[in-house]
Amino acid sequence: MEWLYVVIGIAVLAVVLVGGGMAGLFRGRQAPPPKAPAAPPRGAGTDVLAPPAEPEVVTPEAPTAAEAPALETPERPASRLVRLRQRLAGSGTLGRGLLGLLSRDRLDEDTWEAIEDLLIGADIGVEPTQQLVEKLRTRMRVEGGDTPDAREVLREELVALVDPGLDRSLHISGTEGVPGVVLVVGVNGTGKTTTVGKLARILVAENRTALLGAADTFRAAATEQLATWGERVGVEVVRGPEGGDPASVAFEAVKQGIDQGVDTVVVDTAGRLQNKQGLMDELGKVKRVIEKQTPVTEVLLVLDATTGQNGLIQAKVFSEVVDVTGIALTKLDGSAKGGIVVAVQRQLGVPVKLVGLGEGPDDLAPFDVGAFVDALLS
Ligand SMILES: Nc1nc2c(ncn2[C@@H]2O[C@H](COP(=O)(O)OP(=O)(O)OP(=O)(O)O)[C@@H](O)[C@H]2O)c(=O)[nH]1
Repeated sequence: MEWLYVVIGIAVLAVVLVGGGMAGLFRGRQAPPPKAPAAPPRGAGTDVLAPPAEPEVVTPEAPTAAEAPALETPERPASRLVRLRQRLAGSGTLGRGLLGLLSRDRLDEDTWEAIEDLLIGADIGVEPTQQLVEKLRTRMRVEGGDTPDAREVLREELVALVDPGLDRSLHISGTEGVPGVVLVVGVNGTGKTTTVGKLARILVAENRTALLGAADTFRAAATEQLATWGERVGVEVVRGPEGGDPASVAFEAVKQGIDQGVDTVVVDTAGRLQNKQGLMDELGKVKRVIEKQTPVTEVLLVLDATTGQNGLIQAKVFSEVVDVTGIALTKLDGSAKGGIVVAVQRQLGVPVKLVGLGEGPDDLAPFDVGAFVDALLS
């Protein structure tokens, strides 16, 4: 019997040892136990079953007032010509010279000749000079012992010559809620882009909303220049690619102007076309595409006062290509040729509406005949 107890003991021991080994084997094949979830980051939600978050869309905050570039407040146009009258100092030599000659005791032929020379030298033009001298001769004759006041006579005759009767208002308004469109044309380098920028400031000073079209795609810097002008007074600039189609930029600018409901769209153009046909094709197209949407209310021709008769001949080509309605005469500061105002109006048959009297941002003034003649005579 004893041997039976020994056999049973051995069998029980064998079962215990083999069972433990098998269990160890299965354990080795099982998936490793799941790791304990990582502790949530501090401050995060505790719902670890929540789906992963969508990528965050970061909307940049609008710049605060402190960060935004301060917009400039342009000078009201009414005060500009008075402020800038000293800039006509060069032209003042004309007024003062005439006054000195006319005030002589004896107005002999030599004196009248000197008066004529002075007027021609100031670019007034031959015909207007002869007309003015004729009138002055008649009025300065001593009648009944009264000596006419030379300054008064000269002022009246110069005002008449510059023609106060012309409509010098800028047509910057459209009809029925559609913007007015100002198309700015002229030979390159006359100050077109600068004038568009300065005009934007005049519009802002008059509490009008405006949009600029940089259709001078010929010169990349012109677009940049215009963008800077616009930024300073919060006026948007529509631009196209360098060398792109100016007409498409003009079209887009006017379209956006209509969509945004602005008061005025001002379109800058390039003036670098070598022949009249090319110029006619380009400007004609620009005007046509704008007018598919709304009429151009003002075609402003920019003319450099320092270029005299040559500039006038070039400007005439533009007036033959587009129907010019007004002239912006730039660089009248530093020019002793104020008489160009008379010549340009006579030869082109359109009034001077704006005068540029310096490189400062508000050195563009609405032209006023009385203030201009007073500046000449001061
Ligand atoms: N002194 C003076 N300078 C002016 C006046 N108007 C414009 N200018 C200057 O004339 C230069 C030419 O002006 P822009 O506006 O670039 O001329 P632009 O006609 O647009 O020239 P392009 O783009 O090359 O066709 C710039 O240096 C202006 O500052 C003015 O009334 N007086």
